Formats: sequence, C-alpha cells, structure tokens
Amino acid sequence: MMSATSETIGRLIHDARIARGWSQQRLADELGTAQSAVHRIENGQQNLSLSMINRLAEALEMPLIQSATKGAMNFRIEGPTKLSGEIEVRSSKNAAVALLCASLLNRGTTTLRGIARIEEVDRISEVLASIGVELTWTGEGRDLVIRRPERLLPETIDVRAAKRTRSILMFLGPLMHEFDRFELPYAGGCDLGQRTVHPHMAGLGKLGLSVVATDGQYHATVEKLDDLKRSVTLIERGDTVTENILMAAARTPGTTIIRNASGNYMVQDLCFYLQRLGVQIEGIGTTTLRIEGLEDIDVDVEYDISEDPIEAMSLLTAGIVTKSEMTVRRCPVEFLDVELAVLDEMGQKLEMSNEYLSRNGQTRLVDITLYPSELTAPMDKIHPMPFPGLNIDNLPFFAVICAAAEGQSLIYDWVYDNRAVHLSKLADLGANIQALDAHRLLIIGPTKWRGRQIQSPPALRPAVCLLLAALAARETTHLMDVYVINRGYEDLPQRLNRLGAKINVFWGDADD
Ligand SMILES: CC(=O)N[C@H]1[C@@H](OP(=O)(O)OP(=O)(O)OC[C@H]2O[C@@H](n3ccc(=O)[nH]c3=O)[C@H](O)[C@@H]2O)O[C@H](CO)[C@@H](O)[C@@H]1O
Ligand SMILES: C=C(OP(=O)(O)O)C(=O)O
Repeated sequence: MMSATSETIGRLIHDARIARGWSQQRLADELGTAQSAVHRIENGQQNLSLSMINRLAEALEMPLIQSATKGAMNFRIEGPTKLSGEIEVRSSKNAAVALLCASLLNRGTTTLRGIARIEEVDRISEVLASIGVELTWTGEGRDLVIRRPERLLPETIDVRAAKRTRSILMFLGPLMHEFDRFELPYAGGCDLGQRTVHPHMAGLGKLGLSVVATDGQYHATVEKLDDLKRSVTLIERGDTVTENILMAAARTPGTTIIRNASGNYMVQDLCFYLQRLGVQIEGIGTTTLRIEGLEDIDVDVEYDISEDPIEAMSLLTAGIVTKSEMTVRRCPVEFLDVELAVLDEMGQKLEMSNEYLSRNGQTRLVDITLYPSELTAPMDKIHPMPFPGLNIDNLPFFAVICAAAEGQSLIYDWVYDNRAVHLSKLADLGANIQALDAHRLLIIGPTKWRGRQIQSPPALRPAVCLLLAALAARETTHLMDVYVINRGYEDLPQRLNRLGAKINVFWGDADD
C-alpha cells in the first residue's frame, strides 16, 4: 500500500540538497521558509503541502520528489495513545482566507503575521497570484507580505485553485470596487451538502452588485450608488456573507449598516484589519455593524491573525478522547464559552489560566489544562448556533466526545445536510452511532475505539474527528487521503507527535 513515507522523502530532499552543495539556509531562502522548517522536512517531521512539494522539486530540479508523493497523502495512526505536555493553538484558516481576500482592498502592502501554512491558504494565494498579486513569505516563513498590482487581472484567474475553495466567493466584495463587470468561477470547499450563495447575492445587491450564475461562473455587474447611507439586513447570519458585505462596504463611501451580521471570530479579525486600514467600524462582535467606507485605501499595514477556536477545540478533543493530562495554550476563550460549559456539564475536569491578549491586541486567550475524566452524556441535545452559540464547526468534535462518554447523546446538526452523515463514519472505528436522519446522530457510549483503514470523508472536521478517535483506538488506523485535513490544519501529526502521539505520514493510494 505504501509508496513513500515522510522520512524517505526527507532523505531524498537532504541528498538532493547536499548534491547541489547547498546549506539548509540556502534551500530555505529558495523556498521562502525557515531553515528550521527545512531541518524538519529533511527529518520527516513536517507536512509537505502540495505547493511545498512543487517548490522543492523546482528548487532542487528534482521531479522525483513529485513522483514519490504522487498518490494521496495518508496518515498511519498507532493507538492507543496518552498525550502529555503543552501545545499551542495556531491562527485560523477562516480568518486567513478572509484577510487574504481583504488585502485586495488595499493599494498599500499588507503583511499578515502568523498566517497558517495550510492548503486552503495556498489555494487562495494561488488565485491571488494568478490575478497579479505578489506574495512573499518572510519572518522565518510565518508571515505573508502581499502587494497588489495597480490593475488586478481577474481574466487570468487560476480556475482550478479557485474551484477548490468556497472562499473564492469573498473576491466579489473586493473586486466590485475595481470593475464594472467581471467573472469568477463557482465556489467549492468541503462537501457538506448544498450551501447557498443567495444571501451573498442579496446583500451585495444592496451595494450595487448584481450577479448571474451560469456556465460554472458568476457574472458580476456593478452599478455605482448615489446615496450615502444604506442598510443591509442579511437573510442568514452567515460568516462569509458578513465578510463579503464588510469588504463591499469598506470601499463604498458613506455609511453601511449590516443587520443580522455574524460576530464570529473570523469576522472580528476582518473588522480589526479593516480598522487598521482606516475604515471606521462600530458594533464588532454584535449583530449590527456600522461601517464608514473609504473611496480608496493605500496603507502599509501589518496584522496578526488571531488563534483558531476550532483548532483549540480539536486539540482539546485529542486530550479528552485519550483521557490525557495536557495543556492547550492560546485558546480564544470568547469563542469557546458554550463548548466549555457543555464539557463542564459532561464532567470534564479542566483548569483555565488567567486571560491574556492575542498579538492582535484584541482577542482574549487562556491556557486550558485538561485532566483525565469520566464523562457522562449531556442531558439535552447538542446543537450549534451562530456566534455566541456553540460554534457550527465545533459540533463535530462533540460526536467524538459523546462517543467517549457514558450514556446516550443526541447531536443535532441543523446547519449542514452532509456533515452528520460523514460523522457516522466514526462507527467504523467502533462508535455506537446511528444517523436518525441527515441531521441527527444518536450516540451511545462509552466506545472501545478500534483501528481500521478508512477513507477520509470529503469534509474537514469529520475527517479530523476520525484522526482524533484513532488516537484512542487499540490497533492502527490508516486514514487515507488527508488533503481535506491539510486544508485547515498545519502539521497536525507532527505537533500531536510532540505530545506522544504516533502518527506517520505516507503517500500512495489505498490499493497501490
Ligand atoms: C471560510 C469560512 O469562514 N467558512 C466558515 C463559514 O462558511 P460560510 O459563511 O460560507 O457558511 P455558509 O454560508 O455555507 O453557512 C453555513 C450553513 O449555515 C446555514 N445558515 C447559516 C447562518 C444562519 O443564520 N442560518 C443558516 O441557515 C447556511 O444556509 C449554510 O447551510 O461559516 C460556516 C458556518 O459557521 C463554517 O462552517 C465555515 O467553516
Ligand atoms: C466548513 C469548513 O470550511 P469551508 O467553509 O472552507 O468549507 C470548516 O472550516 O469546517
């Protein structure tokens, strides 16, 4: 089944570098990353993203690297594991993609500090580069410097990269300031069932943008508005729709009021960034935002993206399902309040540090230490709500946690048509889990997790849930085709391995 492991690829890269007479630093400079990252790559301790594999092959003139990693990337997880020690939460995918899109609003240079090195960031970066934007990694490969050209080139857009992400939708808001007409490919992303784009179209329509969707493309037409005050009431309290309207309003002179806005973490990060660009915004974190738009923006700006509450919940789940004592540092607590309340009700013992601020100077963080606990099923169903409810993307982790708890739990995902269906794959790892319908899962625990070969579902969080459950499983799990996990998590196996997990990366297709 295996064609290559990260160790064999690492050795290949090491030998090719030595053959060229390069130091690790020289290769790091060629790749736009840090020497320490090259060190980790050569030791098989760092995930290789698709773009990193291509950059390595090009820098070392070694197509062999691409052929060795040709099949899907997979994880081999040896359980059962006890984790210990400390792990830090990294910055969020969802704020990163919003801020990458928002950088188009600014004629000055945007530096995004601490941006996650994940596949989703690579896809949006590829799209930005294809329309003429210059992107340079600096700061030991952790910061991204973004400079847009005088005229953007949507006509040369990388359609393949665009179609792999839903976030391409967030180009509508920024591009409407530049063109009277433009086209964008249809949005992709996780397969979570139908995800409507209508709220985006309805909201943007109030700011002068009309969109017709035909032949795999959105055809956008822009009409300049004369009135200096407008109000947009969102049909849904969605995150990216709020961000799109914010980006449309940021460069539409006058006042825009957004009602039924999302106050979620990525929306807050976008607001803080726009404020640094000089856009006045009131009501951040609430459901009513008031924005004073600017005709043009030309500011050199640096912004530190805040920590990801969904990654925080993933790491907490790793500790909970393996009944470990460990600390998850830098948890954005404002976006985990309800999750922590539910965990408390289920009997999870934990300790929280005093609060401190994220590098953006705004987001409140805590360190959370987990203690091994005997959990019981919650009294009532667990369901998500827009912020400040239990985060929609954190719901899947409760399927794993409930499966580890004593008793019967009901998970109700009213939001997505397919996510609960993908979660029922936890049954392959031994969970007693039954899909009552497309939205409701009945789970009876506790589970004796067992290892299996299992295909990743085409959805990020359900796929990570399988990885987390596998940590607690007797025997070994082969989790196949993990691109979907790498969309949103940076070096997850390597970081969990530092806590004591045993996860190896290998390439190849299931029936190789
Ligand atoms: C890049 C990014 O930031 N993606 C996040 C964003 O996607 P995004 O903002 O694109 O989410 P969608 O617009 O697809 O909304 C998610 C689903 O919730 C439904 N809905 C949402 C709000 C509401 O008030 N009523 C309602 O019915 C929508 O119809 C849809 O089915 O928000 C989702 C919901 O938090 C998260 O899962 C995604 O990770
Ligand atoms: C659903 C998600 O992402 P996207 O909106 O990018 O598909 C997610 O982050 O869980």
